[in-house]
Amino acid sequence: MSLFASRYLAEPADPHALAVDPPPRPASAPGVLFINLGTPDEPTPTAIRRYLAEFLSDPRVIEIPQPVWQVILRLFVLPRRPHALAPRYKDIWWEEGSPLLVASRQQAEGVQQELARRGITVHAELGMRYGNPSIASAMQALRDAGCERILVVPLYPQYAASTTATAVDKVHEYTRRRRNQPEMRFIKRFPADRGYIDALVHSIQAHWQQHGKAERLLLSFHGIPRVTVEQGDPYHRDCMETVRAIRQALGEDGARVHHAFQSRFGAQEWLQPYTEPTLREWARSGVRSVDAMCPGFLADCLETLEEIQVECRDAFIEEGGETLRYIPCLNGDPQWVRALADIVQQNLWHSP
Ligand SMILES: C=CC1=C(C)c2cc3[nH]c(cc4nc(cc5[nH]c(cc1n2)c(C)c5CCC(=O)O)C(CCC(=O)O)=C4C)c(C)c3C=C
Ligand SMILES: [Fe+2]
Ligand SMILES: [Fe+2]
Repeated sequence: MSLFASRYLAEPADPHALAVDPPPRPASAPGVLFINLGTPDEPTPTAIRRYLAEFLSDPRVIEIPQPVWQVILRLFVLPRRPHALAPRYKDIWWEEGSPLLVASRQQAEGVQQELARRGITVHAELGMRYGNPSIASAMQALRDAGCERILVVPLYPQYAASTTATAVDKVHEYTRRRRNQPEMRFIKRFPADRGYIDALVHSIQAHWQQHGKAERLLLSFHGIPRVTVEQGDPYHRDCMETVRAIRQALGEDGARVHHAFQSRFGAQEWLQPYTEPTLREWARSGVRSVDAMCPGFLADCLETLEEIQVECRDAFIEEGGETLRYIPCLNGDPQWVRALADIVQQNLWHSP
């Protein structure tokens, strides 16, 4: 390595870089970078430990001072949690891999194909905030494809610092190392987007047609620590916008809609009401049937297929409830893929 090796990443060679009268630049398709949270490579303790170590070392996710938290993480969390999670991940694993990865990929590929049908060429890539494929590898693929403009689409309808902001930070970490930076746009949130809400409502109605309507429809969102909302995270407000939009779109059946927050982690207070205690209380007070959906997750994952479909259902039945039917995430739903393509199209550059 030369003493003067560049601290910046190598750029694709431009044969006309020094030409006095260069030919016009070749047209380049915009890049679209879809980002989701990430998931272990395999449902094994080793792969889960690697994933959790990266995820839970993110100061956007755990805001306890790092020196203290790293001791707790390495002494108490990482030696135990991966073993407890491995059988649960095995239970939800699809033949093609982790549901979160498989469904996110279907969305990224589906949008590229849908836009192609509309005569719009884009280069879509998927990057995961933690694990693989990494955001850096996806950004590199967009660089290698010659994308001069990149639209970043975090696959979170509701903004949270622990999901959206950390994804944006990671993209900047990559572009900071580039000499020839692309032009960038970022989608921040879309909690009440018409196409998103219509796709959710269509899936609720299809479920009701097949199984009938339960007494209540529970919309369960991933929680975050309450203090982070008090400090300015707009996540709760975004979740409530989604709840209101679904309720309105359901008309009379909107009266069945309730919301709660799941997946509490650690000892702090999180957003309330909590999903599992809510279901237990409903069962004890005589509610017999519930439909449950997780509108904040665009792809099924451990938090939906295990926590809601299995654990929360068991808790509801244990307390005397009769049926809890889980309505799957939008995943590769063609109506949703078209709606996501609309979101992308509306945010693309209009001039070449
Ligand atoms: C959809 C939005 C999500 C928010 C907001 C969120 C915040 C958040 N999560 C944790 C801790 C964990 N989350 C875990 C899994 C997980 N979380 C999301 C999404 C959001 N998290 C998804 C899609 C997944 C599933 C990944 C999969 O592989 O299927 C986990 C790992 C599982 C476990 O150990 O229980 C943890 C831990 C915190 C602390 C947090 C906000 C501060
Ligand atoms: Fe989470
Ligand atoms: Fe969880």
